[in-house]
Amino acid sequence: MVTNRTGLGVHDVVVRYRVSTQQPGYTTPAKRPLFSWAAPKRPAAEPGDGRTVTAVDGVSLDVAPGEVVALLGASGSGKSSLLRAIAGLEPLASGRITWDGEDLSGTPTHKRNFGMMFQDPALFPSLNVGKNVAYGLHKQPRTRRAQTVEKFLDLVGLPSFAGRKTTELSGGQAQRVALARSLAPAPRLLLLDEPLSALDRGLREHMVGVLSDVLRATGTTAVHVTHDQDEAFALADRVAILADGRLLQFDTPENLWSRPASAEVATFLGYSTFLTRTDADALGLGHLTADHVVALGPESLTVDPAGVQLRVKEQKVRRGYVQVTLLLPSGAKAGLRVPEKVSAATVGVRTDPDAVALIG
Ligand SMILES: Nc1ncnc2c1ncn2[C@@H]1O[C@H](COP(=O)(O)OP(=O)(O)OP(=O)(O)O)[C@@H](O)[C@H]1O
Repeated sequence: MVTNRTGLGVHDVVVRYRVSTQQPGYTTPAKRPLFSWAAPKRPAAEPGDGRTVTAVDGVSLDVAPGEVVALLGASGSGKSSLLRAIAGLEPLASGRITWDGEDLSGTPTHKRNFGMMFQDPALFPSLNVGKNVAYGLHKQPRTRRAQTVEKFLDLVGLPSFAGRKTTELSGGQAQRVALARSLAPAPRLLLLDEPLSALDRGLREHMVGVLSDVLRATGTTAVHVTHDQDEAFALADRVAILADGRLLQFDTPENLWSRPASAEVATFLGYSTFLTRTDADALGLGHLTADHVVALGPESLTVDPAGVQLRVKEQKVRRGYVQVTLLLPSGAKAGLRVPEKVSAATVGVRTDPDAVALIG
């Protein structure tokens, strides 16, 4: 049998909002501070006039069946707007959303068979844990429903919680119940909007593992919105990086890290030093600059007493390491991580060609 399962398609999607100049936060041109002179001029707007914000600007991507894709970007980059457009919660100014090639424009949100999970677990407080998980299973016969609830509570690591009140759960447990509830009806796509961002760091790292295991175990196709790079890289098969509504790059975590498509992507990922030819030559990377811009990341340099000697500019103690700032021959700064503060004025370093980014 020939199957035609292509999963989710996002084709040239544009999402625009009409915003009123009366909204808090909007500053009319006359009131803008002087230093904003370089910003593009907007036409003067009277209170009550409408203007539009383009939140998603011609984004195209695909999510294959069983694939987990992360939408990663800074606040305001358009991640949630794109997710809401996929869900059918935001109208498209242009473009198309498809599932297995079929246009979903005529399919309302509740008929798309997409599950959603948000930062707020939004459990029903009047229902116990089991009934929350059973919420989308009304079409299943009672005995099967109980088995499904048990199976998904098991999967999220809460096997004996069905009878518990939702008000007695910790934040992490509540998110696990929300995950079980959104997966139990077997949605063809799960949309996750920063579901872990309200949890503290330790719990968030743990929950990334839980989420990853559960999505893989159930073969769930998912789109996960986050502004946390570690979370995106740990969870996703491919990551879409957004800025100002535009898709900057859509690739595997490995490719994004080693071959960012632009300096903008490299900077976003934490590459801070873009080598001049002189600096690249000094570090033994000159041959790479013929075809690429070479960028150093946080771990591109390692200590090697026999390597090139660089002057120490400053040192800062971080969680579990010391961040040393070194000066390259051109005077540009480069970072080095060491376990303890260095006492000498210079450090010998070596560069691992596999640990630098090649741009372009
Ligand atoms: N309902 C709305 N009305 C007007 N403008 C909106 C609305 N929702 C979002 N925007 C604007 O659209 C742009 C993208 O917002 P969006 O919430 O999609 O970004 P985001 O990347 O999800 O941000 P965050 O990580 O802060 O949630 C922003 O400029 C935002 O101010």
